[in-house]
Amino acid sequence: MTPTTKKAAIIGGGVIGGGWAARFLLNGWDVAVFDPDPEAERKIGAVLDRARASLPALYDRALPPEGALTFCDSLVDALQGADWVQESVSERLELKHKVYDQIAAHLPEGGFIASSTSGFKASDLAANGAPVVVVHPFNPVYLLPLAEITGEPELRAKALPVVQSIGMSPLEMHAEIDAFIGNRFQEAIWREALWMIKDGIATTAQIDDAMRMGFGLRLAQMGLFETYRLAGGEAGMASYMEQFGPSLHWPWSRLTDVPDLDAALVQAISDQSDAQSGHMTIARMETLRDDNLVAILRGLRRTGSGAGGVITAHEESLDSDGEIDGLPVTQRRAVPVTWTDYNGHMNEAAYLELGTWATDGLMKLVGADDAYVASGKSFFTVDTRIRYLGEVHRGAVLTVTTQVLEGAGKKMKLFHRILKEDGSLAATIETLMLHTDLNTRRACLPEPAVAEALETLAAAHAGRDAPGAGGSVGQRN
Ligand SMILES: CC(=O)CC(=O)SCCNC(=O)CCNC(=O)[C@H](O)C(C)(C)COP(=O)(O)OP(=O)(O)OC[C@H]1O[C@@H](n2cnc3c(N)ncnc32)[C@H](O)[C@@H]1OP(=O)(O)O
Ligand SMILES: NC(=O)C1=CN([C@@H]2O[C@H](COP(=O)(O)OP(=O)(O)OC[C@H]3O[C@@H](n4cnc5c(N)ncnc54)[C@H](OP(=O)(O)O)[C@@H]3O)[C@@H](O)[C@H]2O)C=CC1
Repeated sequence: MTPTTKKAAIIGGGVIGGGWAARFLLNGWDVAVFDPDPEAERKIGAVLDRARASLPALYDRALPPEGALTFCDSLVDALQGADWVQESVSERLELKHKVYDQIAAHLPEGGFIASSTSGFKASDLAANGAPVVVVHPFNPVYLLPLAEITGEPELRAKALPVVQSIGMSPLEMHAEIDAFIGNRFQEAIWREALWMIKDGIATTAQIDDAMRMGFGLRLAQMGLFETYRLAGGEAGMASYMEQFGPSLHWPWSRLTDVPDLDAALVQAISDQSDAQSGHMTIARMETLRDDNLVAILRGLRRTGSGAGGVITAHEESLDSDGEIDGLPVTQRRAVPVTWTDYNGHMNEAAYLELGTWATDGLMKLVGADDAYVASGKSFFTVDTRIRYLGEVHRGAVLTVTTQVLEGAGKKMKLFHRILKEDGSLAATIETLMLHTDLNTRRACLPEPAVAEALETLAAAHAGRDAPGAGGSVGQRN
């Protein structure tokens, strides 16, 4: 463990504790787990595999090197040297109190416990005097950024930056309510769904379709109020409320009523659920869920909407990339499943995409950054040759170094080397760019600062070997 590596103690390693463990580990923290369940190690291993296959794929930059995972035989061992304690034991108040009593005796000065509880108030959790703050995540913890934080203000203030540093979006709540905000909504929806089945109105499959084919797609990007604002048209929110306000008094929903979960209702729901999804294993559904979440979240990244903005902000906080063999590292990232194809490896188009990100990295390095582009100057690609040298598979971390072969006048010729984790070459990309005026759309000279930075790099890289550069298609070396 390096001196700067932080350590999280995960107390309770089930669905949620496993998700926390994965999120901390993949963000470079060491993690110690305590869970008396003899199956905990196997279960967390499965969660971690899923997290490794999905979380890095959200980012266009590699996450920090994974931390070390240990399983402890005692709670005290797990707490040793911990900078963060996340309690995720089963949702029983007396169990949580018992666990807090044990933890509190071993907390350092100023230390506290973060609880994953789905519904208990922080003040109820802290009733015996242990310093507890609610940090309520959503499953899968390693992909969904929301963490609802409630409790004493000074504990909330301590928890917030840590949660943010592992790529989550803390939602600080000042009011104390059971089940916080997210679960209050989920329960409202759940009640309506139960009534619709009990009343024979809809099946489990119809209810799921009503969400995923319709309003569910809107909620992930704009939430409720922005969505309704648009529903009001140009007249906006007030108009929406005027138009749909009266329906609140019509019997559209049965929200105040709770159906009795008698044996017949439970049987009807589980039969329908089996008919709907019984052909898939839980593990298969979890993989599907994660792949879909990655695709949706990556879509949201493009506009910065909803959870997409959290990912870009976290990515910007990750370490810059440094140098390899005297060449700047212009990209380092994991290969997402969407980059692979029917041959089971990274598709040719993805190499070009990686190359364009590396070119962007080089442009930033010489000062041709977002502000420069906004000022009306940029580089356009006019020619590219890619040599595919070694197969790459999902999850591999690729590093791109960039050599400036030419950097004078309007022209910038780059040679990207795409390296695998063992240092071998996966591909090279040689690309010619012309500096362009974005108003006239014609080639022109760069601004002096950019020209100078480019010439300096070109001079520093001059005389180095660049195997395969300058060749034609089909020429091996
Ligand atoms: C970072 C990114 O933005 C990456 C991208 O995705 S870019 C998108 C894909 N690329 C494009 O759309 C570019 C399409 N091309 C163009 O728009 C135009 O070629 C351009 C605006 C870049 C330049 O047009 P122009 O102003 O008429 O330049 P032009 O006078 O023809 O050429 C300037 C110089 O480059 C050279 N050049 C132009 N195209 C070239 C090519 N394909 N190969 C080699 N040299 C070339 C010319 O010979 C000329 O050289 P000299 O100054 O030594 O005589
Ligand atoms: N599931 C979900 O979607 C969400 C759950 N939560 C909350 O997270 C918490 C955990 O839930 P979840 O992960 O689903 O539950 P799980 O049942 O999957 O995991 C709880 C784990 O805690 C273990 N455990 C029990 N007693 C102790 C103890 N004294 N010390 C250490 N570990 C212990 C259990 O072991 P054993 O099985 O042997 O008893 C089990 O492995 C709950 O508070 C829940 O409300 C929050 C957000 C979402």
